Amino acid sequence: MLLQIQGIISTISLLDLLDMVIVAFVLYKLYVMIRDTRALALLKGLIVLLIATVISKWLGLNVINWLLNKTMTVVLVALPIVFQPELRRALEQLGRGNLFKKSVFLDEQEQESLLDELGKAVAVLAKNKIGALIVLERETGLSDYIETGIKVDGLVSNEFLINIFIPNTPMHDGAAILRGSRIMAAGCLLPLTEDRSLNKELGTRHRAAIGITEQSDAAVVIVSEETGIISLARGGRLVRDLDAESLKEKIRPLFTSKNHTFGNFLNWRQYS
Ligand SMILES: Nc1ncnc2c1ncn2[C@@H]1O[C@H](COP(=O)(O)OP(=O)(O)OP(=O)(O)O)[C@@H](O)[C@H]1O
Repeated sequence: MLLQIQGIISTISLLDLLDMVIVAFVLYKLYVMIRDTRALALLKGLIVLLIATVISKWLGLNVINWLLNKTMTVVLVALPIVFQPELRRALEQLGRGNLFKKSVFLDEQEQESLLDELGKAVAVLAKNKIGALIVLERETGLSDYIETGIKVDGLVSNEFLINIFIPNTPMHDGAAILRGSRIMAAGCLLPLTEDRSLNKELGTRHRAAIGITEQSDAAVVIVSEETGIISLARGGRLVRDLDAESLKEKIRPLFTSKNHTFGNFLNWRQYS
């Protein structure tokens, strides 16, 4: 056995190693891209189906195996349709060369300061029932959405954020998009979710927040103008009735370098 392993190792050339590193890198990038999206749940389902197919063949359960094989074929054909947003995003990133861009990430102090400013702003906005939609960009680039708004590119502060959403000011309508500790743009237009199962009380502000999190790994903070309720959208889901502190607790893990050291190192968006 040991000799066999030694034999295999001795046949591995430098080129094979390079080959394996590239494949591992691409697979890792794919995982990062679909992590925290609904695509990951679909992928897990697919793996379960694959394992069931192998086991049924191994046990000689012919009818089940035939059914699973047919299901696999249908699923494989449906896959590009279901994964269409993720595939589009991957190809876009590849086209823009973002896949290999040098990156920077926020250190812990910058993260805490960002959370503090965000928390303070949201508390004031909620208390005064000022509607707000704040998108926190993560690894998926949101440049297309930034372009729909008014470019700002300023350091985040609670005063700045509050000012953006003061009613009847030019930028209050739409979403503010944050990249790292900078506000990139305000008044941005986001895609609305088509989820019909959502609470009918939720209007377009909340639907836009959920919509962008279905198409990216962004986290979105919403303050309701009607009720002052603070919510957080992520991965197509909405968590409601938060306060500034619980909001910060929910957001912190999404941005800590401990949680995403490798991902951040490779992916965190460049300030541009
Ligand atoms: N596609 C969109 N992209 C960005 N912002 C949007 C979008 N659609 C609506 N909004 C914002 O939401 C506001 C309208 O919110 P609406 O009252 O319909 O939603 P809501 O979810 O009920 O929110 P609220 O609880 O604050 O009333 C708009 O004035 C605009 O600022």
